[in-house]
Amino acid sequence: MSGREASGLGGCWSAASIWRGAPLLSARLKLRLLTTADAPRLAELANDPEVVRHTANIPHPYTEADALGFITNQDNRRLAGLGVVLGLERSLDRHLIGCMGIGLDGDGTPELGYWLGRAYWGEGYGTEALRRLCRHLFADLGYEGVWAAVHPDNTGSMRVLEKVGFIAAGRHDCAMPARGGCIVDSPKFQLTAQDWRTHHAARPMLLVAAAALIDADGRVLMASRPPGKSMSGLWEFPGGKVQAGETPEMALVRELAEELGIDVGESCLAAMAFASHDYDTFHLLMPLYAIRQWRGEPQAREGQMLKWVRASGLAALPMPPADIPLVALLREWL
Ligand SMILES: Nc1nc2c([nH]c(=O)n2[C@@H]2O[C@H](COP(=O)(O)OP(=O)(O)OP(=O)(O)O)[C@@H](O)[C@H]2O)c(=O)[nH]1
Repeated sequence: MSGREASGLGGCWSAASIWRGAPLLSARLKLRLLTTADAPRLAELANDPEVVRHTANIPHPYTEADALGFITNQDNRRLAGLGVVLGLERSLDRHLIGCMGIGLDGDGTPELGYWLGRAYWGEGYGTEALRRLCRHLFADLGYEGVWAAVHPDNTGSMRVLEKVGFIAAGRHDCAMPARGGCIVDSPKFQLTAQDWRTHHAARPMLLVAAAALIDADGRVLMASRPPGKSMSGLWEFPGGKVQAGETPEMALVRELAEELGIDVGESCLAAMAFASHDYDTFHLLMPLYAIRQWRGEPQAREGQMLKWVRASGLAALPMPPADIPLVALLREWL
């Protein structure tokens, strides 16, 4: 009997599922179920003619009562196995910025739908959320394909689908109950599990060495990712990519000198933990070293902000998703 059969408990063997309410984390977003507490924010975002003009079911104007009805209805559909809608929450400020979901009303192949508040267009959030959702649909839930029909004027949405690897797959007559009941002949796009696997398998592995610098008061130094970089504003451990010919230790000593202006001896690095995290465009392998001795005062040399944080304050900091499991391990060292 294998360990899996012997346990009989599911546990880590059963993939988290959006159908059961598990959230999905991407680099900058948390894709999570909506609750009735989201109704005011949802109404604020969706009560915008520019946002809803290409959607089939969102009326204009759109009120808080509409949002409450939508959230309750979607929860019932999820419990009935008909579809799941996820709110897109930005990790940096925990603001809801839009919605993305699937419906199984047709032949059982998930149909995709999404929209973003206007203030969040053009920043790659739709692509990021869609990549994360597709990975869940194929890698965790075992669907064989997913499709979407897009209003012919909605070029932004078509671009998002194409960036994630969807390809044109004919036309679809879209009923638009909230747009006067018209039927719109719309381009249809699809992505198969096989195409997604090929695409996903080609992503690079990135080796990054990172440091938990711990001071005499048991605080750890966190750095904010500078504006203009990926995941900007999130708090991370100082460090960086291991370059060709370097060991992780050499890379970290170099990075700490460049980023913080401090001098660390390789013998002062204590391997503490590692993150192995599947971002949608690369796989991150990141050893984390505890460091209690260094020369010099850390300075922000690359436009980042620095902050010494106590164990109790770490969990509240918005971090890249790869770092979240490291926080619990780090607390043992502080
Ligand atoms: N240094 C560091 N990088 C992290 C952490 N967590 C995490 O996901 N990363 C990711 O690992 C990569 C670090 O590479 P880097 O620090 O040399 O690269 P970079 O800022 O120039 O990033 P970029 O190439 O994404 O703009 C980034 O993609 C970053 O998002 C962390 O705690 N520390």
